[in-house]
Amino acid sequence: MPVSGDPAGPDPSAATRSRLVVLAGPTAVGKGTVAAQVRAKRPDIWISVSATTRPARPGEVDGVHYHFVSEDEFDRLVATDGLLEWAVVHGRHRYGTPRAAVEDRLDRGEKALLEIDLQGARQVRESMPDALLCFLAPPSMGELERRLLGRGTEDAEERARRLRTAAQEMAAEGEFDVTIVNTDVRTACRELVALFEGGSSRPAQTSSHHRSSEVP
Ligand SMILES: Nc1ncnc2c1ncn2[C@@H]1O[C@H](COP(=O)(O)OP(=O)(O)OP(=O)(O)O)[C@@H](O)[C@H]1O
Ligand SMILES: Nc1nc2c(ncn2[C@@H]2O[C@H](COP(=O)(O)O)[C@@H](O)[C@H]2O)c(=O)[nH]1
Repeated sequence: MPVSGDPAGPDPSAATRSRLVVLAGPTAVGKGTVAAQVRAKRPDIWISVSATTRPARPGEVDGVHYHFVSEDEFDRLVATDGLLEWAVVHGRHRYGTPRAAVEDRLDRGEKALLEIDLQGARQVRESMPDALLCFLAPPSMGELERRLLGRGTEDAEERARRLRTAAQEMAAEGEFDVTIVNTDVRTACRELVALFEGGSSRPAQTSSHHRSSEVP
């Protein structure tokens, strides 16, 4: 499974390492939908492909949506420090961000986005304190439940499990630098893209906490 960085090496013309943007938020808030919109609208923004031990859903393509790996392969990635962060999500499967690909993109000064869970975002905060953490929030908990049900990819037991995790995740919003409320996908996408426009050098600090209407 090719989860390493680009063998071409860093682009010497890229003067500064860029700042990683991390998108996290509760289940079914629309992280994947917003990330897909970013992918469609802004091919210059690279989105990490995670490794996971979860089986592929119908329509998911290995290497595109995820690197679908065995438990042994995931163990190997962890043991070789090949993951920037990883977590057991919703108490079931393991998910992690291949480290080398992210480091390559940042070294080249490229725009790089991770779409991960809260545990992973906290690990990135520890290992890359200058990363910009963005919390994607639902307009309401009722709407979150409707989206989870409407997606139709989880059975009742799994939906209940995910909603329990979601309640904990919602309580962590204050740990993030920025909140974007995903009422409308196009608006959320625009607000997320705007986070990359603040320059590519390492900022001194971003600790302010915005709701979506205040996002720069
Ligand atoms: N702004 C929106 N308005 C209405 N529906 C939305 C919006 N954003 C996403 N959705 C819908 O909500 C459902 C969940 O979205 P999505 O799968 O992108 O969530 P997610 O945060 O990636 O979930 P998970 O963390 O469980 O993988 C999908 O059916 C999607 O079409
Ligand atoms: N900590 C990480 N979390 C990740 C990563 N890739 C995805 N995720 C999160 O997992 C859940 C469930 O995803 P699903 O595809 O099974 O619905 C979701 O919240 C993702 O954000 C990762 O590399 N690290």
